Amino acid sequence: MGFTFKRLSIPEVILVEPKLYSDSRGFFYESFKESDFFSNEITKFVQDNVSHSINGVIRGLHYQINPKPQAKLVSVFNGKIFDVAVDIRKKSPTYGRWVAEILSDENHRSLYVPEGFAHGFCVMSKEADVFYKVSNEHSPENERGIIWNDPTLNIPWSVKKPIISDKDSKLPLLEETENNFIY
Ligand SMILES: Cc1cn([C@H]2C[C@H](O)[C@@H](COP(=O)(O)OP(=O)(O)O[C@H]3O[C@H](C)C(=O)[C@H](O)[C@H]3O)O2)c(=O)[nH]c1=O
Repeated sequence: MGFTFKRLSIPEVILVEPKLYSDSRGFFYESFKESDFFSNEITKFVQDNVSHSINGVIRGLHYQINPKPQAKLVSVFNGKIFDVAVDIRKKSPTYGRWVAEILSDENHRSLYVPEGFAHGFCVMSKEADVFYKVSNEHSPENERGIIWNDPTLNIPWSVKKPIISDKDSKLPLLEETENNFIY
């Protein structure tokens, strides 16, 4: 098996560690393999995304509601991010709780964020190139979000002056959002 999967304190969120092959040229690792990923729990990924961000950027907290929810497999190929997943499934015992991991081009880790979670990250390095697979295609009409600094979430972004999109600066609090994730 080329990967190790570590379930976090919200067990549906999984930290993925690849097997790295280093030699005098550099390194190689498999970043994804359907047959290895969570056996029957893998959601089929249908789209790949790339975003480039400078230091201090916060993107998120974003999600898509049913019928186009998105599970995400988030990886960083340049730089370092603080990557956050928030449980927004109404009847979940961990509703409103979040988990976070540092993903970087040094630790080569990926974070699996299931459907029913909001996702966001901040850039800790000079810049960051984030690559992520999603389990449903982009659906603007089903896009929703939560404001990055929601006091009930109290996420320690550790960014002094965050660089946020105009759209993200207007996102609602979790308590103001409506979503159709039950479990
Ligand atoms: C997400 C997406 C966006 N776009 C277009 C729409 C906008 O014209 C432009 C930038 O979109 P946005 O500002 O929503 O990009 P991010 O702020 O990086 O959004 C992402 O950031 C957080 C971290 C996420 O988890 C989501 O995957 C995603 O919402 O790309 C597309 O054409 N396809 C897409 O799948």
